[in-house]
Amino acid sequence: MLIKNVSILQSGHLVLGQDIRIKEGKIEQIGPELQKERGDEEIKGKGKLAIPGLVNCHTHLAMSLLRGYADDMELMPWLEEKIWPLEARLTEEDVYWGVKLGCLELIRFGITCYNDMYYFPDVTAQATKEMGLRGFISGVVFDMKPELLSQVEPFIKRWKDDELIRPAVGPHAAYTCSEETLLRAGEIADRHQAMVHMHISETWKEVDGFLLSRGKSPVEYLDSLGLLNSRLTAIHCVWLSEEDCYLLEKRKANVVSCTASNLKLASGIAPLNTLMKAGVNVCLGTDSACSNNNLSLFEDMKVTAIVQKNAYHTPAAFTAEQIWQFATENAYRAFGLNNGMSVGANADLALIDLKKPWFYPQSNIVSHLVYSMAGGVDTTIVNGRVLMQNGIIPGEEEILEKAQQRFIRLTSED
Ligand SMILES: C[C@H]1O[C@@H](n2cnc3c(O)ncnc32)[C@H](O)[C@@H]1O
Ligand SMILES: [Zn+2]
Repeated sequence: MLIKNVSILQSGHLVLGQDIRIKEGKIEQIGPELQKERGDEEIKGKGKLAIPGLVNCHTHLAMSLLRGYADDMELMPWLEEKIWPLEARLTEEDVYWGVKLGCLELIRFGITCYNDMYYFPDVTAQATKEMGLRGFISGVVFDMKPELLSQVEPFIKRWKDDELIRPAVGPHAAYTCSEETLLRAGEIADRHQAMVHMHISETWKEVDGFLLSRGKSPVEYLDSLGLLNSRLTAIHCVWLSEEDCYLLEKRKANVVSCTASNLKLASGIAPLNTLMKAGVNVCLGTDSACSNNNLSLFEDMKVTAIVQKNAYHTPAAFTAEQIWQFATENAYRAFGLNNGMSVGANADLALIDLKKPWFYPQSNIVSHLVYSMAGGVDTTIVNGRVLMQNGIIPGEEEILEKAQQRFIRLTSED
C-alpha cells in the first residue's frame, strides 16, 4: 500500500508531500516521491494529515448500546439502580452488536487500539477482530458474579497468541472485589504477564470508605496486595493523595484519566498536575458511551486540557503537545505498542482531511488537533488494513440497524 502526497507531523510541525509505504502491517518507508511498486494499492493523501493511531485506554465498548439510557446521575446510583439491573439481561448477541457499534465510532475517531473491560470477553474479542481493530480485552471480574473469575485464565489461553487481540485481566474495583478475588486476579495476570485493568479511586466515597474501614487509600491497599506495577492501567484516579501519586510512579503504574466521564458523573477532577510532577505515565480514556456519551478522544483531549488548566489556575499548563502525548506516545508506552509515524512501526494510522475551516489557518496543527478538531477522521488503517476510506466503513448500515434492535429488546422489559 502506498499513501501518496500526505502531510505528517514532525516535531509538531507539518511536513507536506510525504509518501508512506506500508507492507505486511508495518510502515516500511516514509519520504517524498516514493516509487509505486507492482501491486501497490494507492491511497490519495493530498490535503490530508496522517496521524499515528490514537489509543482509547478505557472503555466498556458494548455499553454503546446504552448511550443515553441513564444520564444525569452520580456513579453508584447510576450503577446500582440503572446499569447493573439492565446488564443482568445482557446476552452475548447484545455485546457482539454493541461492540461493533462502538468499533464504528472508534474507527471514525481515528482510534486504532482500545482497552476494554466488560462481560463476554470472547464475544468482544471476536467482534473487535472482525472490525479489524487492536484491542486489550478483559472480562470484568467482581464478587457480584463470582463465576467470572474462573473464566479469566481460559480466556487468556484462548487469545494470548492473537495478532490484534491482547487478553487482559479486569478486576472491576477494590470496592467490588474481595481481597481474595484481587489476589487471585493478580496471580493470573502475573502468570501470563497480562495487563491489569481496574477502576481506582474514582469517587470520594470510595476513598473515604477505604480510609475509614482499612485506614489506607485504595492505592495503598492495592499496593499491599502487590497489584501496582507497570502492567496496571489504573482508571480514573480522581481522589489521590500526593503519597498515592508518588507510589503509583514508584511502581510504574499507568494512570488513565477519563475527564468527560468523571465530570458527567460529578466524580471530580483527577490531580493530573501532581501525577505528572511525580512522573506518572498519564493516558486518556473515554470510559463508556453511557457515561461520556461518545468515544471521541479528540473531545476528551480538549476537555482534559481546559479543565486541568482551570483546576490549576494555569493556562500555560497542559499544553496541546502534552495532551497529544497522552493519547499517543504515553498510551503506546503503557501497552508496549510499536506505534508511531516511523519506519518499522505498526501501520496503525488515520488520515484527517485538513480542508476544513477548523484547520485554518494551517499553522499550529497540534493546537488545532487538540483545541479545534471537529467531526471525525477520513481514513483509518490498522495493521495495514483499511477499515475506513473517505469516510466509508463497509457494513456500517447493518451494524447500526442491529444495534438499534438489540437496544429495543434490551430495554423492552423496562
Ligand atoms: C464493567 C462493569 O463496570 C461498569 N462501569 C461502567 N462505567 C463505570 C465506571 O465509571 N466506574 C465503575 N464501573 C463502571 C459497567 O457497567 C460494568 O458493570
Ligand atoms: Zn469504566
